Amino acid sequence: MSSFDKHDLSGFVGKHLVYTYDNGWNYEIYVKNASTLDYRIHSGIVGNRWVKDQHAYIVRVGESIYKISWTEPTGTDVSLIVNLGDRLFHGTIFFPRWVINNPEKTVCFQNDHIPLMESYREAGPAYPTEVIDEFATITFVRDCGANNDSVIDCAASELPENFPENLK
Ligand SMILES: C=Cc1ccc(O)c(OC)c1
Repeated sequence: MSSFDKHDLSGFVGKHLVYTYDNGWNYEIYVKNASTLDYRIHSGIVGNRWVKDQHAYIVRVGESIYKISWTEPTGTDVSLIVNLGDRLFHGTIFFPRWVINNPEKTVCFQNDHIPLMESYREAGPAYPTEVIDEFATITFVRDCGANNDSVIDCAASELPENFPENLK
């Protein structure tokens, strides 16, 4: 028995979040609709990578707690918990070995290079997987509505110096 409707994602779809992992990595996500996200990586081993229209599994697991999971063309698997009420976030990233060995190969606007990423995934090595399991602090949240392609439309390196304050 729960007091919320687990099928109601209306409190989550459209959210634009910036967050910093406890290991210092800075990430940004836009929940585009109930099964799609856009994201941009500001820093970390794959800083400046950005992706639009990643298919994802998004579920509500608490009054204001959501879980997002997906697998990428690179073979990287990700599962995130977004706790909006506490501005708390937890991410688990499962990196194939080839990404850890050569992270720069994935730093691009991935949508322009999907077959290349799939060829890297196929070439491997996949194993041993590197698991990154980290808490993060949500530093910025706003509502942008669903299916808004202007939220994430360039690399982090192309953003104004005062991002994300310039959005307020
Ligand atoms: C590997 C992609 C990846 C990893 C962690 C994240 O928080 C994320 O958010 C959009 C994306």
